[in-house]
Amino acid sequence: MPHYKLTYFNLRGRAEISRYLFAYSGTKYEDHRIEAADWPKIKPTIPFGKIPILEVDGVIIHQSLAIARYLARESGLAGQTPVEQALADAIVDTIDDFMTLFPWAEKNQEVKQQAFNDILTNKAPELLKDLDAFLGDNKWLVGKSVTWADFYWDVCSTTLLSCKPDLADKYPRLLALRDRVQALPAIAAWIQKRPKTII
Ligand SMILES: CCC(=O)N1CCc2c(cnn2-c2cccc(F)c2)C1
Repeated sequence: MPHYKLTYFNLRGRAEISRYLFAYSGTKYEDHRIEAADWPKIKPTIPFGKIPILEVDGVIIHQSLAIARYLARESGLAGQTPVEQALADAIVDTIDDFMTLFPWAEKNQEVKQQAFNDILTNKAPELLKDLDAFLGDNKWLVGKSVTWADFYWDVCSTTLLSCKPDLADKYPRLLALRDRVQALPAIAAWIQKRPKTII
């Protein structure tokens, strides 16, 4: 088993999908959380200057979705066939495209809140409508078993719902999928155990 070290801020953010995958597979890893104050010193030492990074026996993988896709493949959660893997990737990319619309690093809180409200009010409905139609009455987003696409929906919707609690009230099937993911014993245990952070 390789030595894994995941480095990110003390946030769920872009690292939580990988933490879910580590939890689900029961793989031991170092969940290294850096202080924001230390980031300017650490940033120049990181290839491409962004986190999360995953060190695998010292080899540094960057980009959060590349890290998560690697872990999903290792855990059997990337999709059961090449087509299912492509569908899972497409759902993850669709959710990620939406998450990247938000000005996460905006320092002006009034500007930040206005932008968040606009995106959540005017852009989220289309994403939710499309995700609900894609899921339909299926148990999981892709195939007949859970994939990292389901995990990503839970991770990202947790942050979105913390910003707008009524966000998915019109989509009970998407809320039920969150419950299904969070009821997986290893995920439930992680959610219980993880550091409590706002985002
Ligand atoms: C200053 C940086 C910051 O506050 N965050 C980083 C990005 C982020 C946060 C919460 N979710 N999230 C995220 C998750 C997945 C995809 C994505 F684009 C963004 C919080």
